[in-house]
Amino acid sequence: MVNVPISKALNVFGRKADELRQSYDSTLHQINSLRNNFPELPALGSVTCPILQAIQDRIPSGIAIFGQTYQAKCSVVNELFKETIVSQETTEITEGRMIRIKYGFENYATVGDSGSYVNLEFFPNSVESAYSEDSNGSSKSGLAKKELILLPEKEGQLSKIEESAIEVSLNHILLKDGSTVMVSPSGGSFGIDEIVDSAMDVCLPFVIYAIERASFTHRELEDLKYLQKRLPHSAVLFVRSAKNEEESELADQLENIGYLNPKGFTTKSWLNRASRCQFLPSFTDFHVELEPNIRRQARAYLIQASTHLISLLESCMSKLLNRCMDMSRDLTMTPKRLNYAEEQEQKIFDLYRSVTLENVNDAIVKSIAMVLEEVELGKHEILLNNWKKGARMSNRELDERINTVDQYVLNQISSKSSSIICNLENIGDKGPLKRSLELLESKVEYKQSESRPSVRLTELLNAPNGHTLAIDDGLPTSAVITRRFKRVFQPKTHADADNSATSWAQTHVANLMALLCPRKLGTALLRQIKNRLYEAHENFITSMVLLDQKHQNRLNKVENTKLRLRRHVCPRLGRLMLENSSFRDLIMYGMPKIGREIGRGQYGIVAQSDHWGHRIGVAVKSVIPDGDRQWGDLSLEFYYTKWWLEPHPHIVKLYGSLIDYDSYGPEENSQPAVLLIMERLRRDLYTAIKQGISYCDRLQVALDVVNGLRYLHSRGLVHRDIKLKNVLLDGNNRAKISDLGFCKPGAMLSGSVVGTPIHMPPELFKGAYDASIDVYALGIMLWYICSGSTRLPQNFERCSSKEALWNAVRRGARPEHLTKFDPRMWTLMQECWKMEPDERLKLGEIESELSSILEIERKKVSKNKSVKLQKSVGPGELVVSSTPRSQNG
Ligand SMILES: Nc1ncnc2c1ncn2[C@@H]1O[C@H](COP(=O)(O)OP(=O)(O)OP(=O)(O)O)[C@@H](O)[C@H]1O
Repeated sequence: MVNVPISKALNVFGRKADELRQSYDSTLHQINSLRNNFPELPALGSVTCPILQAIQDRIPSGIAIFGQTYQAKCSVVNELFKETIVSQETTEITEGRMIRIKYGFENYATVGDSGSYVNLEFFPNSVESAYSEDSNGSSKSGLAKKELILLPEKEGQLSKIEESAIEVSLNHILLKDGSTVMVSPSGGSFGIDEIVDSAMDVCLPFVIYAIERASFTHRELEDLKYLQKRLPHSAVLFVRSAKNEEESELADQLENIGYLNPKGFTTKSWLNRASRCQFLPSFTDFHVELEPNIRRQARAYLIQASTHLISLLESCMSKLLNRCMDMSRDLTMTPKRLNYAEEQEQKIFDLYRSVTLENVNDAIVKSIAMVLEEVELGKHEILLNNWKKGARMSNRELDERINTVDQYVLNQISSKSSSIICNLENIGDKGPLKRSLELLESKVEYKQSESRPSVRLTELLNAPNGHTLAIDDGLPTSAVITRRFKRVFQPKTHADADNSATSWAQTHVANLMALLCPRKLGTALLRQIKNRLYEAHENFITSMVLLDQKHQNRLNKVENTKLRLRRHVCPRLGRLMLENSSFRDLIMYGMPKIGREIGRGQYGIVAQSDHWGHRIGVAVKSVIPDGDRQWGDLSLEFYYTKWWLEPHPHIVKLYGSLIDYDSYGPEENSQPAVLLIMERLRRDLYTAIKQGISYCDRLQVALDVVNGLRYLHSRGLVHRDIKLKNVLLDGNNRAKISDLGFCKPGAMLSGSVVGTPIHMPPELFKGAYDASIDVYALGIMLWYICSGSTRLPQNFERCSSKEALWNAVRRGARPEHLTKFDPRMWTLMQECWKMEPDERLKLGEIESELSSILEIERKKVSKNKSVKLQKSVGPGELVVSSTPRSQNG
């Protein structure tokens, strides 16, 4: 039987690669369908793993033969097929063609550029004969020397690898599954990069390197370095094709270029696990060693490709989860921002509205005095056109000048009064309101004709400013009549004697000011201010209604997208992640040997295993998900624990996962089991309390749990099932939170009622809750920790059913006070299980209170110990050693 194991190894790789390709296709399909709505997802072209690419392009695996000489490579081919496929007279060939051997029904070869066709007359181990022991048909001749030699290049024309290659069709078992065998060309002008490119076009190569000489040339070493760079996870099988005793230099040279590390090989046959390289001193063990070698290389390829796929999925998942959290923030913050904007605007409006006539009068009186003083001091330059000293003015010109000065003065009074009024009403910093409005507006689209609240707000803020007062607004009726009379009956021309423009204006301003009536001016100004104020306020309200509507529509879409993410997208990607991760873990570490059962929960059985991969003593939780929903939940539990969270000292570590398809039962709807491999702890807190654990240790456990919870919450997750059995203790009674089965990002909480009855807070039944449900559950756990017993609180025990318990809890029933409780701990637990979630303590506060209580307890314990020791030893006696014993509470 020839080459069947090698063929099998290639076949297994092919099947695994198919699995991976399907996963990759599903992943790409998912991402493609999501990219429109989630442009932050990685662009599909960003997958840069050549192995994954080759697998996706359905490029079959193959064997690529490189080597020092053409003859050495040809010997490997013949040895591989156990037939003389290439003639033995290749010794002097320095310029040899690339040979590509593929499966075909007939045995023949075509030579690209020479166009020759060679009928191979031998009968190698054809598919049919491969399985029969008497398949010893021998070749009559192989490819002859003349066919193998590269034609000399035509002047100025470089020959192409493919064009000069020999394509061989062989009816051989080794090639049956589409595999290819490729022999690299020798000599010619081909670079190693070109050769590898061309090999990878037809196959994902497992590399064999044929050695003939006792050392590598510089060029050969460079080529080997390139191979290592191009196929970093590939392994190379070095085989010596001719007998040669000196070999130490080869090993040293390979070690120098990083192919081998100094340990792990003998001079006869070195196998180096670190770099997955092997050296065979002759063809004796070639067939025996080739098969495991191919398996090793195949494993490396699959690990590399699946790692890429996992990291692609991981990046999608984390982006989508972050998006989900952003959406959640958006959904809660936007209505708050809209309210805030409305309230703040109303405040400003109310403040301006409360301006009274008295306020305005005061402002006007002050402004008149200021203007008068400034004019007298010459601070104002009133521009009077064509003023010539001593020149004659027409009456029209005089009227124009009077009007100019009047209007100028009134404008000054108006603007000064406005700023006095604005200062009068302290409306505070308008920055946050403006920014909030701008943020709200930036999230929706506006047509040009639609009005924005931020613009309306500016109008409102400017309501007291920029009003125009007319002269009739400020003069008493008698003064108006006198002025008109004077103008009508004055002589038609007017000589402006000796006055300069400024002194004329000053005199005129003084006369005008004497006549102005502040109250009348104030009434006119206040009317204008209020008119504009009401108008701006109305406009603001209308623009807010529009903004509100726009956000309502937007938030509806956000809610739908979030729902889609929570219900479909994340569970689906999570499942792909779980499957791929399990695929890789299986290749890397295999199935664990399941030992004794150590625990059983509602969903899974936990058993111990002595080791898995390089980890000693692990716990294996096996769950058979029932339906898509449970698959989704389990996948997300896996994702949060393994990928979303960093390793934390107070959260149980998840090492990996496996999907056990063999657990399929005979029933039609049976499902595979998912195995979650975790660090193994000694016992859970329930058992520890039953077995007896000191009060100090129990307080330390509580502190550890708070610490773990703080981390979970800081990563946006809510545990939802904090209870004694989900807290695991190590050999030193330090605690870790386990079972993240109900754990969810706060942003994805749907309001479903989950958890363990006595730890469920009242708001859980309303369907709207947040991370503070963990604080409530912690409060109940603190009760057990302080009671030092696993007995139900009497107040709960009285309830005849789950429903009765929940009704009691909703009415305010909580665990009873026990006399042994430290008053501070009793207060602490009460603060945790308060009815109103907002009133419950924050984890940071709980942590500092617990630390302080624990410190005091520790001091008490050490004081008691030293008193006991002194009593037992007696004064003056020497204490040699004391073994601390655990104090059972
Ligand atoms: N890593 C571990 N090391 C040691 N024991 C463990 C480990 N994980 C779980 N156990 C034990 O197995 C029990 C059940 O495990 P777990 O709570 O994870 O299962 P479950 O089906 O999710 O339970 P639940 O009913 O709480 O949902 C635990 O109470 C604990 O005693």
